[in-house]
Amino acid sequence: MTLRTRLRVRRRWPETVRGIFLVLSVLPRVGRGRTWLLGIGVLLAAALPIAVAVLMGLLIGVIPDAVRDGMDSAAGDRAVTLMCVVAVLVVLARALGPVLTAGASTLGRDLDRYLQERVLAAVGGPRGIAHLEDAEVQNEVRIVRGLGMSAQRPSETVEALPQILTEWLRALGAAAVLFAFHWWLGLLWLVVWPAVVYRMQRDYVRIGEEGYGQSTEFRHAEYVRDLALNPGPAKEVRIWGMLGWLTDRFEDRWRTAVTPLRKARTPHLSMLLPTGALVLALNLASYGLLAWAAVKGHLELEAVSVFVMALSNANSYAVGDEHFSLSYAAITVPRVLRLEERLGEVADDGGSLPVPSGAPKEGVRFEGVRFSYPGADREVLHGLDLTMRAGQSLAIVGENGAGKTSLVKLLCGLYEPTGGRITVDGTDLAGLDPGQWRGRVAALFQDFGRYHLPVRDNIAFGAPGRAADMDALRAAAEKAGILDVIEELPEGWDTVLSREYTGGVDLSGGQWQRVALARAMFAVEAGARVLVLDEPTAALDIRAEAELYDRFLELTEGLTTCLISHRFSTVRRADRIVVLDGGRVAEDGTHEQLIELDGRYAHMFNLQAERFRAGKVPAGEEVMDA
Ligand SMILES: Nc1ncnc2c1ncn2[C@@H]1O[C@H](COP(=O)(O)OP(=O)(O)OP(=O)(O)O)[C@@H](O)[C@H]1O
Repeated sequence: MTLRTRLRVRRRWPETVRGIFLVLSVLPRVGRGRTWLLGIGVLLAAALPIAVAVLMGLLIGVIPDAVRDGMDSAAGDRAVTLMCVVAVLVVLARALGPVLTAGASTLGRDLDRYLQERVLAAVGGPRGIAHLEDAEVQNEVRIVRGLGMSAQRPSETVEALPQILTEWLRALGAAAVLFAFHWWLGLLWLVVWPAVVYRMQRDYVRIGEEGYGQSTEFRHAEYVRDLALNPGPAKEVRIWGMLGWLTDRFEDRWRTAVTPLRKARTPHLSMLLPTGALVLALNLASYGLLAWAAVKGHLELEAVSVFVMALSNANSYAVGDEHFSLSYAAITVPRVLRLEERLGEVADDGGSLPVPSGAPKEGVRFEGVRFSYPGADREVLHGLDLTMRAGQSLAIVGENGAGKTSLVKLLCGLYEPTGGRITVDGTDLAGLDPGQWRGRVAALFQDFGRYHLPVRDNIAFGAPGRAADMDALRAAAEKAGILDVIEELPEGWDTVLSREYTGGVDLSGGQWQRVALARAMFAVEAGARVLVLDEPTAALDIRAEAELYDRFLELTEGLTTCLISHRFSTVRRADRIVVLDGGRVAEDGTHEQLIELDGRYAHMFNLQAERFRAGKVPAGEEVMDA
């Protein structure tokens, strides 16, 4: 039975029990041998004090005979043996404590890591990125993002487990010993304390759930706080004097989030008082009965001693922080697995057909494609028909918000059409293996990633499997016009692209864009056949843009290229141009054909050309455009 199935099977179980059960199910995957050792250690730690109690009783019973007959007698021998065994067991019990704590602590840390890896795998599972824009998934992701942090550590569950289990087993064992005194008293001890502890545990879980219920508020608070903390938005935060506003907003959101938590944490006197009274009454009755039996001579001295120790052990349930730690198991672990299950269902939707080598050989077709973003009412594409011929470059133009970037996101498989289909050489893209298709597409998006990692990694991410291929990395950097800059960096290819790290450097906006282009070019070196360039020159200076477009044909040679740009000097170099309007293709043709058509494209082109002629743009662009 898989863990997921077990999760479903146990769904009807109380939250606390289910959480602990799940932690115990997961632990062997983290470290089978260590889990077994921990289990044996817990059993030993529970059994040793009970054994000591019984042996002490026997010792007390034998001492009068030993005193009377002398230490050389059989009774004397027995007393010495018992004393030695008790001494060894006491030392063992003391030594076992720190060993268990250390073992549980390392196993717990490994559990934190293991769960985080499962979350990473789950979030990376679905073929697209729609799930990452789902507010509910983000709420869950925020919770699991805290895994391993000081505030949220399932490892604390594992650290607490040996102590709690030991205490439980010891208390249950002691209650079993009390059966020998009065069976009904033993039964009462077996039932009352566990019921009390379980009730407390339910409260802890309720408080934890209340906290996680505030995920959206906490996310807002953290977002606003990070705006003030991160260097990215720091410029605008200073220039607009936003700090006061951010602090006020952070405080407001934080208060909104924690107020219900504070209320939930207030102990319920209605629960505490009867619980305390019940435990007190049980203790008074038990000790009273024992004293009565001893005074009346119904029990031998050794039996009284054993029962007194048993009563003391039967009270040994921890009611401190360890039990609060258990709620981490009850709350976080099921959430991780639920997130995994939820995203696993999305991930299962992907196709499995291999992408033929060299594809696309004929082209990629959008056939009546409709698309709206998850949760959005408005449709971005309304039955779009478009053919991208293999080996050709296609430029897409249109007004802001026309749907150009959305179209290429569909092409990259980051979202799925809500209607119609996209085919690659006639095969539905939805049926193709998503991993293989991604390997066939290289993309430079407007909002490309700026990774605070060595420049080598920043480029190698285009094809991580070929990260060691230095020749291909250099060739990609050369094509993107960034090789000289990289070779002059203080640590060369190993220079971290962030001043937040010692020895790191930051690049200019245009240099960053070239690094991102190099990443796409590296993917091409590794076998990508479709190249998406979404505003690839937005951050480049005039000379750099001119250089890049002089090499456009060389860069895109043999590739199926999709270029989005608002710069018509750039667009006109494409083999074909389409104008997107109202979620459909409004015009389609070469630059010359569209100028002749005298439609939208011609209008937009002439508008920009007039601005050049009127000198409303820097002189260099005019030169470039000529
Ligand atoms: N992740 C998203 N979730 C919901 N709506 C989105 C998302 N991304 C874009 N949109 C919406 O989809 C529409 C088309 O956006 P898109 O980015 O495709 O336009 P575009 O033609 O590339 O615009 P621009 O020229 O400004 O880059 C816009 O109305 C935008 O608000």
